[in-house]
Amino acid sequence: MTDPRDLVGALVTELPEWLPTQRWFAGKDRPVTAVRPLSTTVLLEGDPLLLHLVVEVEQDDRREPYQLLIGSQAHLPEYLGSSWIGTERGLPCYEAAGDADLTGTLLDLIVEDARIGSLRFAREPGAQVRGGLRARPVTAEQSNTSLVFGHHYILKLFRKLTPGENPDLRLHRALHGVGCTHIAELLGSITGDLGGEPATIGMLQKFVPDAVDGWAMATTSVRDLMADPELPPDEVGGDFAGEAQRLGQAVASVHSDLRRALGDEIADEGEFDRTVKAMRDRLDTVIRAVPALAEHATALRAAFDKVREARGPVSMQYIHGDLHLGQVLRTVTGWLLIDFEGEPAAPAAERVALRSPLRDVAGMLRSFDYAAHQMLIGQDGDPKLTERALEWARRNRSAFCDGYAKAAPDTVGDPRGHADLLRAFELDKAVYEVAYEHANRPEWLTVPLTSIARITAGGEQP
Ligand SMILES: Nc1ncnc2c1ncn2[C@@H]1O[C@H](COP(=O)(O)OP(=O)(O)O)[C@@H](O)[C@H]1O
Ligand SMILES: O=P(O)(O)O[C@H]1O[C@H](CO)[C@@H](O[C@H]2O[C@H](CO)[C@@H](O)[C@H](O)[C@H]2O)[C@H](O)[C@H]1O
Repeated sequence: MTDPRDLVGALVTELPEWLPTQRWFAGKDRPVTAVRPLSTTVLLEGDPLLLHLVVEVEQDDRREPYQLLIGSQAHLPEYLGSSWIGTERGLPCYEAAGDADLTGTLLDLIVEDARIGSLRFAREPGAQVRGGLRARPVTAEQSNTSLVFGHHYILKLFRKLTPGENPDLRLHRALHGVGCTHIAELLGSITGDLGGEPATIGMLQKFVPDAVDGWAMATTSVRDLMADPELPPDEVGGDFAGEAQRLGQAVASVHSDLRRALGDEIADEGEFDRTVKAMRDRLDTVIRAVPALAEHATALRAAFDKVREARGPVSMQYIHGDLHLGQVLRTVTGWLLIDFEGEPAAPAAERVALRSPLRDVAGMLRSFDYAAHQMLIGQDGDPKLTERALEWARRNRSAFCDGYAKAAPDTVGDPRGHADLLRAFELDKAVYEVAYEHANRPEWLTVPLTSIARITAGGEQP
C-alpha cells in the first residue's frame, strides 16, 4: 500500500498549477513558485483514502498556509472527474470537498469530539449534532469552502489559514454567548496546528434552508422598479424599503450584542491620524493599479482628512468588517448576518482590531448603491433608468439608516449624525471596491468609480 506521505510528496508538485484555478485561492495576482506540505492527517484509510493537508504556498517572498482535502481511490467516479488534480503512484488524487461519500466523515468526527493527529474536532458546549449525513458543497462564489449536511448543518472550511482563533468563530461564539438572534447557531469547530499554535480550520453552524440572501432580494426589487418606470417606488410590487429598515435594525442589534459581549473603547487622538493615513495609503496603492481613480484623488483626500474633525467620543468595538448585501440572509424569522471574517484581502491584524461600527453601516450603504447601479451596466447612461437607480438607492439607504437608528448602540445612535465619518468610510470602501473590481470583475469597475464621482461632488447623503 502507498504511504500517504509519499503520495503527498508527489502531489504537491501538481499544486502550483492547480491552486490558481480554484475560486477560493486568494493569491491569483502572482505565480505560485512552490508548494510544501506542512502537515498531513489521514482521516480515512484504505481505498478510498481521505487526507487533510496543510500546505505552505510560496509566491516569491510571500508564504501562506492553505488547507486542502484530498481524496484518492483506484477508480475515480465520473462525477468527480472535474476535481482531479493528478495521478500519483498510479492513484488518481482529487479535491475531495465534492465527494459526498467522504466528507460526511468530517461531521462524524465533530459529533465524536475526535482528535486525530493535530486536528481537534469539537461540538460547542450543549450543542446537539447528529452524524451519518452526506454533504454537498455550496456552489456560490466563495472565499472558503462550505459543505451542507442534509438540511441541518453547514461546515465552513477556511482555506487560507491564520494562527489563532478565526474572527468568524470568535465573533459567532461571543454573539451566541449573549443570545444574539441575528446569527446562525454555532454548533462546532475544527482546530489544527500552525507552526505550534492552534488555528481554526472549520466552523459548524445550523443551516437555514429557507434563507435568501439580501443581494438576490435587493436586485429583484431594483428590477421591479425599473420594469415599472411610471409607478412610485412604494407602489411597486417588490419594494425593499421595509426589508432595508428591518435589516438596519438587525445590524444595529448585532453591534449592540458585540459591544455587550466583548466591550468597546473610545478612540484616542492618534486613532484618527492612523485611520486617515490608512485611507490615504490605500488610495495611493489603488491608484497605481487603476490610474483612472487619480482624477478623484484630491477630493477623496479632503473627505478622508475630515475624519480628524470627528466630534464627540467615537466608540471602537468588534464589527463585522465586510458587510454587504451578500452577507445577510433573510429567513422566515428575520435577517441573519454571516461571515464575520472581515475583508478577505485585509491583513490578519486588521481583521481582529476594534473599529467604528459606522464602517459596517458604510459597507451596507455601498451595497445599496451597488444593487441599484449594477443594473445600469451596459445601458449606455439611459437617464430615466439612472434616475430610477438613484431613487431606489436613496430610498433604501435612508430606510436602512432609520432601522439602524432604532436599535443602535447608544455610543453610535443615528449614523446620519456622523456625516463626515460615514462619508469617509463609504469612500474608503469604494476605493477598496475599485481594486476588487479591477482584479475580479473589470466590467463592474464603473460602479464604484461612478459612486466616488457622485459622492465627492456632494450628491449623496444617506
Ligand atoms: N447558516 C447558513 N444557512 C444557510 N446558508 C448559509 C449559512 N451560512 C452561509 N450560507 C450560504 O453559504 C454561502 C457562503 O457563506 P460565507 O460564510 O459567506 O462563506 P465565504 O467565507 O466562503 O464567503 C453564503 O453566501 C450563503 O448563501
Ligand atoms: O463576499 P466576500 O467576502 O468574498 O466579499 C468580496 O466580494 C464581494 C462580491 O462578491 C465584494 O462586494 C462588492 O460587490 C457586491 C455585489 O456583488 C456588493 O454588494 C458590495 O457592496 C461590494 O462591495 C466585496 O467588496 C469583496 O470583499
